[in-house]
Amino acid sequence: MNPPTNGIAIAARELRKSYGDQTVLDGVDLTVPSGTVFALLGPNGAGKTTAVKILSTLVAPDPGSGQVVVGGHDLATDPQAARAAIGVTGQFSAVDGLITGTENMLLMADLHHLPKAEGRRTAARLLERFDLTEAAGRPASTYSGGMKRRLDIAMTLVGSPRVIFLDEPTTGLDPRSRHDMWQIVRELVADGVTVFLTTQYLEEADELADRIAVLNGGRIVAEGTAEELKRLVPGGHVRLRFTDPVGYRVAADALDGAAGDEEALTLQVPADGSQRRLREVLDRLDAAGVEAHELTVHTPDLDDVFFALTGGAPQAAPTRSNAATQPEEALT
Ligand SMILES: Nc1ncnc2c1ncn2[C@@H]1O[C@H](COP(=O)(O)OP(=O)(O)OP(=O)(O)O)[C@@H](O)[C@H]1O
Repeated sequence: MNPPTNGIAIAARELRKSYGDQTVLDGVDLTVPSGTVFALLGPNGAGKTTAVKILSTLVAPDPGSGQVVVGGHDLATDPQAARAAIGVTGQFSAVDGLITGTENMLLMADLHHLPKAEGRRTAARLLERFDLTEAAGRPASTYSGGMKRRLDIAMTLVGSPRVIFLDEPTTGLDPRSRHDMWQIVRELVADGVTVFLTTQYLEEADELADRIAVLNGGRIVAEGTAEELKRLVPGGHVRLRFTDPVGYRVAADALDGAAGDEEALTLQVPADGSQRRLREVLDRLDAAGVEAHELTVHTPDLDDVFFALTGGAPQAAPTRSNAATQPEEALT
């Protein structure tokens, strides 16, 4: 297995893919350094799975696309070698529910041409690692969603891939299983594996990813670390709640630029999270002789980024009327 060249595990230029009239990927550039976690974030239908399918050789890009190199191998000229370097799990699970966990693992070992004894050893080691030893003799159809995902990843690891694609690895999992999966990803990376994951969960990208790219309308609309992305949007504000309409109105007059919700008696004042800005807001309230019942400081999070860049909430319809301006260029 060739190591990725120049410390880059995945490099794709101008990825394009259309289905009929529908342009799914409209010139997407991706660069993922080896041994890092890269998260591709986007609303439903943004093209995340299509990108994974192309990068993992399951689907061919359109002829106008540029070069794609995965694990040091050009997909156009050496797809077999690329395939040997990668593992894919996710929405298209390889788990066969009719056979046991062990049998699924041994099938994988056969596919990778491991000698019988080595296959058995590898299967047992990975089942143990993913806490599946007890369930190993049961048909996989009896496993919980989290166990199936773990088995799927264990099966992928039989081939010792250096680059792993995880397509929405935690969709549908309960919080406990989601955290287990995050731990698995961290361990993979600690072993030097590169992880390319797609997700609709901003928290997941924030937790795991070294770099995040936001895919919307077939293009990468922003890319950077979670911190860099958060700096792109002015999501910070101070939220004030009042107990009576008079206090609410006095405060609304005193605080220019505050967005109000008269029914909830709340005001949202733009703020950058600094002490100075907070003092300014409080001074104005003092000067107006009004006191808020509750005050919370909100710093921008990836939700704000997502709203601003895609015009919709994660897991919501991709088109919403409150779309904000998109930045002209992605961070690099
Ligand atoms: N084989 C195909 N034939 C026709 N259209 C397709 C095909 N595969 C995907 N599409 C379309 O391409 C668009 C992007 O799909 P894709 O599955 O890549 O999105 P996604 O970002 O992974 O979405 P989700 O989060 O819902 O999985 C969708 O509108 C989908 O209907």
